[in-house]
Amino acid sequence: MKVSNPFARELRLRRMYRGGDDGLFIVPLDHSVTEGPVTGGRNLDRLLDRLSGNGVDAVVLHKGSLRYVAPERFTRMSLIVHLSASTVHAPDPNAKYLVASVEESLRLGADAVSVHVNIGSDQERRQIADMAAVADACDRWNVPLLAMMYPRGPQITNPRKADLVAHAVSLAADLGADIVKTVCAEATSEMRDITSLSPIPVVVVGGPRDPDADKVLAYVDDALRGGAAGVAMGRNIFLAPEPGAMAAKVADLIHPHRHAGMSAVTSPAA
Ligand SMILES: O=C(CO)COP(=O)(O)O
Ligand SMILES: N[C@@H](CC=O)C(=O)O
Repeated sequence: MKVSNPFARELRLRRMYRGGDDGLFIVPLDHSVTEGPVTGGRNLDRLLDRLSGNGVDAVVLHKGSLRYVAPERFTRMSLIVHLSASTVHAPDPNAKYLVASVEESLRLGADAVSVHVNIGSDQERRQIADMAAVADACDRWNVPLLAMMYPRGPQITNPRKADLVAHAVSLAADLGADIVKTVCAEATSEMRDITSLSPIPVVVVGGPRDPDADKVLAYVDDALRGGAAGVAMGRNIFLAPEPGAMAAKVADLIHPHRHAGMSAVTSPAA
């Protein structure tokens, strides 16, 4: 059942679905806080320019990155400001904490915000409480919330177990997220069960870089067959030799009719 959002929240959500369908292609670039510089030495603004012209619906950035990119990159893409952080050098890298607020993100031009929760981590309690507080602020300011939910922690041996993925999805919905991003369950049939029960769209992560583009595309196709609304794919896009070309291939899977309108407009017979 679709919730009835206030006008402003619905407007921001609908702007994100730029493909004219229910698909969502997000390229997260928040890795630079977690792991350090990750765009392979490429200029961030130039990378965004390539992404926006190749079917990407939204990108995830940290607040400071916005000082180094041109506003025109977001005339064809939505901006999701990421509120959570930790680094791989921390005693507990799974201990995410907030480094930005909803109000701050709105002031910076955000169309939506995202929060990261590691379910099963030692600091799970704080992360879930932080997400609940952000969800409250999103309600007050009519800002869509993307929940990044990862089963990660000392007891988590297989994060792709269906029950863990299902729990990550239901937790995000229960706390008021509009969209949830999580790992893909091991079996397509399991993923289909999870997505069919979810009241909110589920997008899946891209995961570690795979140099075999065909395998990446097969993963996306499998996730879509499992009912995922799309992907939030970072490393397999921005570390590709040609990020724009790779984005276009993924966008063609998520938005299979994305060229239809263009041919209708551009073909001389039209
Ligand atoms: O959403 C994500 C990072 O925030 C997923 O990134 P990857 O596709 O690199 O796993
Ligand atoms: N947000 C995720 C992936 C990007 O870095 C994390 O922090 O693990």
